[in-house]
Amino acid sequence: MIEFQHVFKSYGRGRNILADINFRIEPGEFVFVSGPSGAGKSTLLKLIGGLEPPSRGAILVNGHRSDRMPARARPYLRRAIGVILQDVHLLYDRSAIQNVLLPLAVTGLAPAQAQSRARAALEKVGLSGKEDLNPIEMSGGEQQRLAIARAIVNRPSILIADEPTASLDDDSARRIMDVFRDFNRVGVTTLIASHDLALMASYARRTMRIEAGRFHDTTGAP
Ligand SMILES: Nc1ncnc2c1ncn2[C@@H]1O[C@H](COP(=O)(O)OP(=O)(O)OP(=O)(O)O)[C@@H](O)[C@H]1O
Repeated sequence: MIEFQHVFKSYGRGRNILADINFRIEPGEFVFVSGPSGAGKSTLLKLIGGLEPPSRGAILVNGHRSDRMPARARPYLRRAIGVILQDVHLLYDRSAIQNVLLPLAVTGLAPAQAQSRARAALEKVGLSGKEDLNPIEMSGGEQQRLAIARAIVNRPSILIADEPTASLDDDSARRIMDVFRDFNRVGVTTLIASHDLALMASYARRTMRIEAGRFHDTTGAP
């Protein structure tokens, strides 16, 4: 569950990028965040992922106030939400599986368990057999899938992705979207920001559109 209550966001003393945003996303929804460049889509996802604080208002994730979470509760938020940013931030001096193992380092899992979780995450995104490749040796679509594997290895209940299909050809973009759809089918709440209206229309049932400071929430929610 994700809930925004009268959320405002500006950077520094700048204008409000988001003003008085209110919505609630139920577990298991698939939501598409759309809007022109610079409208605030990435900002919205960063607020949900706890990567940016709101300037005003309340943000609840699974019933917890994420904007007021004490430092000791932050790991809870990190595990609850898998975040895939526009720049995938992979480490190019490590293998694919080492990239996926990173988020598990703080969980205290035994090394053998961590390995098997990481392998399972790579399998889910169709990268079995590529564990030992360096990300640099992978295609753009494979790197996106690797970033998804790293985001899901902690078994989050919410996945948020910023333009995950940008710069991919149609086939690779569909393959990425199918990965998200499969997670969504097993109950993972999924939010994707994208410019690609046609692609999103065939996956998402609910669209949040941000345009010229206005917020439109079109719910065809399940
Ligand atoms: N860290 C920051 N500091 C100052 N301004 C920022 C920061 N991040 C974003 N902005 C500004 O906030 C506005 C919204 O940016 P945001 O990245 O959320 O838009 P977007 O809809 O995701 O755009 P795009 O589709 O181009 O990625 C822009 O005017 C941007 O310049």
